[in-house]
Amino acid sequence: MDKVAVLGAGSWGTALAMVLNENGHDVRLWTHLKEHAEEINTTNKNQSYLPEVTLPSNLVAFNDLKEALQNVTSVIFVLPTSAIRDVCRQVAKVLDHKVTIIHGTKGIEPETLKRISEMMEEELPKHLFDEIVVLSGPSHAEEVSVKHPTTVTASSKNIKEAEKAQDLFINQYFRVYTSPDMVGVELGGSLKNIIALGAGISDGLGYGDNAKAALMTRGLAEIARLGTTMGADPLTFVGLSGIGDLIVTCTSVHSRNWKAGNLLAGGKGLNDVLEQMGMVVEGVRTTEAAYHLATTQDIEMPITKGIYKILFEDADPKEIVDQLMTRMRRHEMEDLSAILSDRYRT
Ligand SMILES: NC(=O)C1=CN([C@@H]2O[C@H](COP(=O)(O)OP(=O)(O)OC[C@H]3O[C@@H](n4cnc5c(N)ncnc54)[C@H](O)[C@@H]3O)[C@@H](O)[C@H]2O)C=CC1
Ligand SMILES: O=C(CO)COP(=O)(O)O
Repeated sequence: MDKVAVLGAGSWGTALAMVLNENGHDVRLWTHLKEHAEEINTTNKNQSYLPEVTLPSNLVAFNDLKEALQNVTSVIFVLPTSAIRDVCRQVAKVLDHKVTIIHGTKGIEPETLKRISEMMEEELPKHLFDEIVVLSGPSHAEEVSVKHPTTVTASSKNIKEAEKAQDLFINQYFRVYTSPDMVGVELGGSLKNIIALGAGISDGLGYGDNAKAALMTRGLAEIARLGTTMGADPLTFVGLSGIGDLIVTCTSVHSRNWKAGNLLAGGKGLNDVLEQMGMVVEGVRTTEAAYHLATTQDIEMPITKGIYKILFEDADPKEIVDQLMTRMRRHEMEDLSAILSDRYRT
């Protein structure tokens, strides 16, 4: 049995804490809000983020970070991208021993265009960890928390660290694979959120399954083009953290990104949509980051650029779809095989 801290008591942090609790670990679920910790400890409920679920009574929430981190062997960061740097700085001040560091966050920082593990490496002193692990894959919190079969991938520059994460989390309903392709696993999980916003928009416009399949397939080609340019193995994008997560996020009723896209297509403004959601919609900031990466690195990403225009330039979603459909004619195989060639490799 390990002593483990989960930082972030939103829907995903809570669901992962439940998996660890099920596996017999001593889990400390940290939230930056005092009243949130009190709610969890007194009611065994996380009403704002996972209202349907009753939490195990031995799953304890903490508001004091130093206390939560005392004697833990692993720390799992499950926060919005926008909170990662701040919480890493707080951890750096109070953590006094080496641990396994794992994160479950899916995003790219728009200001720096960095992945989550790169941000964490900048903020956490090197003596506190070996190599960071990312846990990513098709895994909605609402389903994991009721023990529906789920598969994810753990990846790290040091495969031994990824295997430690696999050992911590794996059980009969939560199957964990490992991969050495940290760049691909982080990017697949982040970039699929852009396409899920698009899927929500497409469904909101009343388009059908053909349109959504097209978005997902051509979206995956964009993800693989950008990912390969950034150093990922193109094969990762046909794995769990690539196409697996793309499928679940574009088609599930649980997806926050799909829901946000759907509301946007209904004519709501971005700020109103985000306020109504009440949970993080990572695809919005990731679209900003991917748009800048595609522009500066001259990578063809027409769907991402279209979604950027809808989100930030008030473009009419239907006009964007018309533009995508009337682009220059292409040879599909030529386009796809370019991803596997040297063209996009750095
Ligand atoms: N919800 C899901 O099913 C899944 C989510 N993820 C990823 O996990 C990450 C977290 O997502 P969710 O749990 O869904 O988010 P959420 O919106 O449900 O919860 C976010 C949590 O972070 C806390 N928080 C926000 N700002 C903070 C700050 N500055 N300092 C400390 N805590 C702060 C909030 O109070 C809340 O407890 C995201 O990157 C998301 O893409 C990944 C897989 C599944
Ligand atoms: O990453 C997820 C599922 O794997 C969660 O996606 P949403 O943030 O769109 O709900």
